[in-house]
Amino acid sequence: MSIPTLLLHPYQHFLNSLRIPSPRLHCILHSGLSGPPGAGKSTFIEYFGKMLTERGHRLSVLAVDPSSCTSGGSLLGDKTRMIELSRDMNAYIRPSPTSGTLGGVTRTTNEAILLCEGGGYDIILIETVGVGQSEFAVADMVDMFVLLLPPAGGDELQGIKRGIIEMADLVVITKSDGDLVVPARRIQAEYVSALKLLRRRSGVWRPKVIRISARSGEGISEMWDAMREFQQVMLASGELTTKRQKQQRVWMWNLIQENILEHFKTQPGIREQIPLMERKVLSGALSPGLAADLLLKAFKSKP
Ligand SMILES: Nc1nc2c(ncn2[C@@H]2O[C@H](COP(=O)(O)OP(=O)(O)OP(=O)(O)O)[C@@H](O)[C@H]2O)c(=O)[nH]1
Repeated sequence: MSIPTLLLHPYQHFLNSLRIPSPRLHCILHSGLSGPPGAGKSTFIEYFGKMLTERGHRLSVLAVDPSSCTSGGSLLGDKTRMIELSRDMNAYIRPSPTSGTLGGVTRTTNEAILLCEGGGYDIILIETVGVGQSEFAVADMVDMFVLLLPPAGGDELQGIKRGIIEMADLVVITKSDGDLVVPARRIQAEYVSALKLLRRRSGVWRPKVIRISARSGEGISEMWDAMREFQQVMLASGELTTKRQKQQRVWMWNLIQENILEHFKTQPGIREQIPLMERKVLSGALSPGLAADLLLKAFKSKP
C-alpha cells in the first residue's frame, strides 16, 4: 500500500525530503546528554560546544525538559545558560518546548534532529534532566547516550535509576578539579566496577568512565576522542546503522500507539464509559481484563 502522501502535512513532506543518505552518516553524531540537576551539564556544554566550533564543527543543542510537560515551565530554556555558546554563529541552541505531553515533546525533538541534520549541523546534543522517562526516550533517539554525574555519593545520586546507567555508552564524572578530584576518582572507580556487572548493549563497544572538569578543561578533549571512537567502532561494525534503523521503527510504533490510545480515549461513546469502567474495576465489580474487553468491543463496533 502506498503512503497517502496527500494526507501528510507540508512540513512532513519537507521532513521526508531530508532523509539523510548513508554516506553522510559518518559526519553526523547525535548524542544524548543526561544527568541529575546540578551535575554540570550546561557548564560542560558551554565549554565543549566552544571547543567543537573552534575545531570547525557546527553544533546544535536541543533540550528536553520533562518538567515543562507538567509545570509549563522551561528549566532548560533559561537564557542565562550557555551564554557564550548561544552567541556563537556555529552553534544553535533550542530551548525546551514549554508544553505538551512527553510523547509530543520527544516527537518534536526527533523531528528537530532531522531538521538540524538537514541544516548542516554535524553534531547534535540532546540534553535532558535526569528525572523520569525522558532519558529513556532520548536514549532511543540518539547514536550515543552520555550520562553526566557529579562527584557526589549516595543521596545525591538517588534519582539516577540503575536502568539509565545501563543505557550509557559513556559515563562522565564532572567537576574533577580542586578538592573534588579525590571524590571524582573514587566515583570513577565505582562506576568502572559497576559497569562490568551490567549487561552490555553493544557487541563492539564497552562503555567508558571518564573524568572531566569544565573549569580546567581537563578530560574534555579525551571525552571527545572517546565519542569519536565510539562512532567509528559502531559504524565499522554496522551496529550504528542497525541501531538507527531500529530507532526509526520504534519511533513509528511509539507514535502509532500514542495516537491510537488518544483516539480510543476521546471517542464519543467510549470516553463516557471509561470512568464508569474504572470505578467498577476499583470496586472489584469487574476484572481489569473484562473491563478492557468490554471497552474494546464497544470501540471496535463504532463505525
Ligand atoms: N568545580 C566545578 N564546578 C562546576 C563545574 N561545572 C559546573 N560546576 C558548578 O556546578 C553547578 C551546577 O552547574 P550547571 O552547569 O548549572 O549544572 P546543570 O547540570 O546544567 O544544572 P541544571 O541546570 O540544574 O540541570 C554550578 O555552580 C557550576 O558552577 C566544574 O567543572 N567544576
